[in-house]
Amino acid sequence: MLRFCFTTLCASKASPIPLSVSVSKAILKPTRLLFRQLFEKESSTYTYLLADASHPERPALLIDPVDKTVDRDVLLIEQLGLKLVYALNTHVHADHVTGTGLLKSKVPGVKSVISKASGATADLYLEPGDKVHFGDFFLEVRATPGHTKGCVTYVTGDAPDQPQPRMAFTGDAVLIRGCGRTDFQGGSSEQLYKSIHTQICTLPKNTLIYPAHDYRGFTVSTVGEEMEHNPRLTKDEEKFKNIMANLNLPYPKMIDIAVPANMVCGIQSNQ
Ligand SMILES: N[C@@H](CCC(=O)N[C@@H](CSS)C(=O)NCC(=O)O)C(=O)O
Ligand SMILES: [Fe+2]
Repeated sequence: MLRFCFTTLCASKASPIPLSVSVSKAILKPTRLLFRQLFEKESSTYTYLLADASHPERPALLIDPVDKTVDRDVLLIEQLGLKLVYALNTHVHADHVTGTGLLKSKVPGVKSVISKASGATADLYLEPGDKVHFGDFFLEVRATPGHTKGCVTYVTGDAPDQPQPRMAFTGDAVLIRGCGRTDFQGGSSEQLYKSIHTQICTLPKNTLIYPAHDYRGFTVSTVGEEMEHNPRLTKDEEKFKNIMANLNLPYPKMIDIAVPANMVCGIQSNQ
């Protein structure tokens, strides 16, 4: 299992912290997760900013930045006095160009990050079980293929000094009261059903769900709420596959531009 540290990338196993140390650390040093949910209206995409605001270097990461809103995000990061370390994608998006390449050109030292299974080019490649550290916090990587073959969900750490409730950044695997389509980019309704039920529904019910898109004005849900009210998650596998086979959605307008660009994290070549 790889452990990604915010200053250096160390490919070592995370050493287990004795419970007593973790607990006393949590009591003595209240770590502060800075969190912002940002929106890009043309593609209805959410970008998430997370940072350890208690750490002297205030390390930060962005999940699913969009090229069109990179300047807004960079300004916000500057205003909040944060040091952007990672620009992560949940998957190779089909409806907008990722901002990770532009961020690399505008903010020195930023590393682009995507799953190895995506097949895309980036600075760092993630595999299931990897941890992305920023200050005292970390995100765990869960493989949630089905919308695309390389989709991952990033979940805040499962440890006493990590934020509670946990937060799951589900990309397009689970949307609020919906889920990602499965009709292109190596999509598979069978795989998505399995991903959702084994990797997301097994999280604590109070885990907050933050998707990559919303088309109806929702901002956040929970695992428990989606298991009860999401019309696709409440169905058995056969019914789910039938729903997904009959969505009849038009292809995203930008698919022919976005997918090739996102396979190289936006504009990767000269950075
Ligand atoms: N209208 C948008 C594209 C809408 C779309 O297809 N959304 C995707 C996620 S972006 S790959 C999806 O999975 N939707 C599922 C659903 O049930 O709506 C555009 O043309 O950009
Ligand atoms: Fe997508």
